[in-house]
Amino acid sequence: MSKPKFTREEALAFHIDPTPGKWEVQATVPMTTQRDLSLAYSPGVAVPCEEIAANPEAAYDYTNKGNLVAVISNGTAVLGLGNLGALGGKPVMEGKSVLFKRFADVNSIDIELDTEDPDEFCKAVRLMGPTFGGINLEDIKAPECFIIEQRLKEEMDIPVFHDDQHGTAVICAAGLINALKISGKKIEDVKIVLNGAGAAGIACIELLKSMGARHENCIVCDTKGVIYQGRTEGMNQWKSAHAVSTEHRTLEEAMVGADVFLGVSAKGAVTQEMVKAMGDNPVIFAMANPDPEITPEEAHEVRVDAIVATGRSDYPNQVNNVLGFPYLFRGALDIHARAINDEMKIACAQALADLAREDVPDEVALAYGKSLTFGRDYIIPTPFDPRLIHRIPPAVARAGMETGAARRPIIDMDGYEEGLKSRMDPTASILRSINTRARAAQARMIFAEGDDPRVLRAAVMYQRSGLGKALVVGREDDVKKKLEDAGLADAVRELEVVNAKNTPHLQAYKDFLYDRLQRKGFDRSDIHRMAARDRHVFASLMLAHGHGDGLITGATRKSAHVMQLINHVFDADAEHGAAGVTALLHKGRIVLISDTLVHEWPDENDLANIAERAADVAKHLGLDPRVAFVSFSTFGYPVSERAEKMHLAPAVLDQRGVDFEYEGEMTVDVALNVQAQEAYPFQRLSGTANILVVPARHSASISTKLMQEMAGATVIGPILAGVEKSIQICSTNMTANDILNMAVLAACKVG
Ligand SMILES: NC(=O)C1=CN([C@@H]2O[C@H](COP(=O)(O)OP(=O)(O)OC[C@H]3O[C@@H](n4cnc5c(N)ncnc54)[C@H](OP(=O)(O)O)[C@@H]3O)[C@@H](O)[C@H]2O)C=CC1
Ligand SMILES: CC(=O)C(=O)O
Ligand SMILES: [Mg+2]
Repeated sequence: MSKPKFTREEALAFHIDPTPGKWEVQATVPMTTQRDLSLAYSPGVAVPCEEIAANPEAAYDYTNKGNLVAVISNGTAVLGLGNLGALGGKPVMEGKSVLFKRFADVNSIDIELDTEDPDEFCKAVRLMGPTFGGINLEDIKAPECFIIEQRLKEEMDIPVFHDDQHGTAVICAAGLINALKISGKKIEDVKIVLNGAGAAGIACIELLKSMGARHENCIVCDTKGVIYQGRTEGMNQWKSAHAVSTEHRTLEEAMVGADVFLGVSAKGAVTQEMVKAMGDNPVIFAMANPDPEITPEEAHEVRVDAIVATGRSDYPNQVNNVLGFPYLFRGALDIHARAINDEMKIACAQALADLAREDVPDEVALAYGKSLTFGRDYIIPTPFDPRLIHRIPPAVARAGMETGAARRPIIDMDGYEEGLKSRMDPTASILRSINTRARAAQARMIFAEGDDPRVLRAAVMYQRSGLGKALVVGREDDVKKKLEDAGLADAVRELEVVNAKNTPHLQAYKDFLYDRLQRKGFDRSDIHRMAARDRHVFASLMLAHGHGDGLITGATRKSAHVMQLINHVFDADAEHGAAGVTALLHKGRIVLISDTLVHEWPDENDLANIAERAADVAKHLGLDPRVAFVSFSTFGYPVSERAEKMHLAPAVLDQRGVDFEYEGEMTVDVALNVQAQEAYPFQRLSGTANILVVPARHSASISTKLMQEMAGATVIGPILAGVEKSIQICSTNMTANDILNMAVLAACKVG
């Protein structure tokens, strides 16, 4: 599996752009008018305040408490990096908050408490209890974490959950259920060695013992070696509970003949010799972050029969609490739980293990760019599996309801599962799937404008992200200097710089161009000038000759000008059915607008072509196309000469017999709003439109730019569709990241 390569600089840049940190707060109610103000704030706000004071349960209805979780840490055990202090751990806690939102639509806020004193810590958390629907404790070192969690659970009436203990234990249990199925062993029989007797370790071993692992079969180690009966050094009551009577004193001795190794300790704690000494089909969960106790490569080198998991996302089998805490809290919040109890945790582990044994749907395989089948390299679902959100929380909620943890049980479980499906932002999975397909394609991408630092940065990112090879058109010395100025001196040797001087193909390019243009008023010297000196033409010629798989250009010149140059080499024009499609991503919706690039004033036949091109793009993005021909009139009213072509375009598609939904003409609100559609019961769209075919280039430009500027929509494109080769035209205001996105689209041939 390819590893993401990123530099420290890139990791820092990720945390700075577009604004420092990883999340922000947004309002869910309008705050525009005097009336809004008097309802949201004084005097209107008094009403819910009084309701809640009289009935605290009403807080779940009138405030965001019911979907708000605090991620709280003091930074004393930040991943496996040690005690970095409260502030030092903030990026991890912000990250956990973002994961809550991304994977389970739980609103979350990180809180870093500057204290190592459990009393102070508990007091602070307890006092802020009314704000939240749940408390996720994170990266607090043992043994203080045990005291803190226990006390807060007793004192608070909302779920308090130490993720490093129970989140890890749940995922470890899920993985182990399946790993043992593969190795053909039973939990009651296996010899387990646990390295790390802190938060994660103690919780893992306790959960496994409650699931049948035998005390005498489990050896626990820490920095002082084996925890044996009678040991006094570095002990505490939580470790003592797992001390066994044994002659072994070191991890090395304990590993001889072991069936299972669980590591929640530190980087490199396990050697190949230790792995060699384990029993047959050994299970190795090296879960320390960010670097495991032993890497899968090292383990497999000495034991091909090993089933290996790590906590990282760049190896198969990611045993990481990210698979647990979002869904455990989702289920707990949805029943207004008082606590997350053991039954809920075990239900979560079982549901995860079951899911990994099911057939993986195509969409997941597509998103990962490979088939996933239950086995040594797939013992646990992948974090981006879209089934997790509607499979795990119901299992947790059901267990909570059965064990009395629910304040408000869910009556309609089927409805709940359906609601969970629609809860997630579909745009995220679309973007992810495009990325994975691009990675699988390994396209050689031609970046035509190698004199632009943003383009160079995008080219470097393209190559370093493992998407494929970046070919940069430019002068070697200029590219080198600009990379150095951009702090990317080390990328100089990585990129292939191509130009008219160093290509052996210039003559072939010129002959090709002359053939195309000789009857269009171009002579040999015009052709030489264009092929050798114009980077857009040169790059297009490279693409036309198969010296690259895709082309990215347009970041430095107006798109109309770039299109004109490209058309010397390709037939990327209206006449040949090309069209520009722009994807707008906003508030979990994705809508394509077309034509944003090629047709100036299309007639009804052109509009039908545009609809077909846009529908192709939609299918490539994994959407079922629903086209609306939009105008200022709806189904013939008000009558206007200008709207007529929009009225006629659907009839053109009727004649063509296309395989997607379309309707029109209609106003944008009818296209995008189901209620507005109800006024036209005869209309044929089965839901809101996801493709808007607009009357002309100006309306396309106005609507996309308005959405971008006013609503803050993410704009991808225009995607050039309907051209034989994969070409994407950037716009001049794009950032390096936007340009990279265009390259990703070009790589997976979305157009
Ligand atoms: N994959 C996942 O989902 C998760 C992974 N983890 C990882 O687990 C590790 C521990 O986290 P956590 O339990 O929260 O931390 P704690 O600080 O609570 O516990 C760390 C434990 O590891 C032991 N330890 C440290 N270094 C070694 C070593 N070289 N050999 C043997 N034992 C060692 C410590 O021993 P002693 O008691 O003697 O000091 C202590 O018992 C981290 O790397 C963390 O990233 C944690 C949570 C989730
Ligand atoms: C994953 C996690 O929570 C940790 O490594 O601490
Ligand atoms: Mg953690």
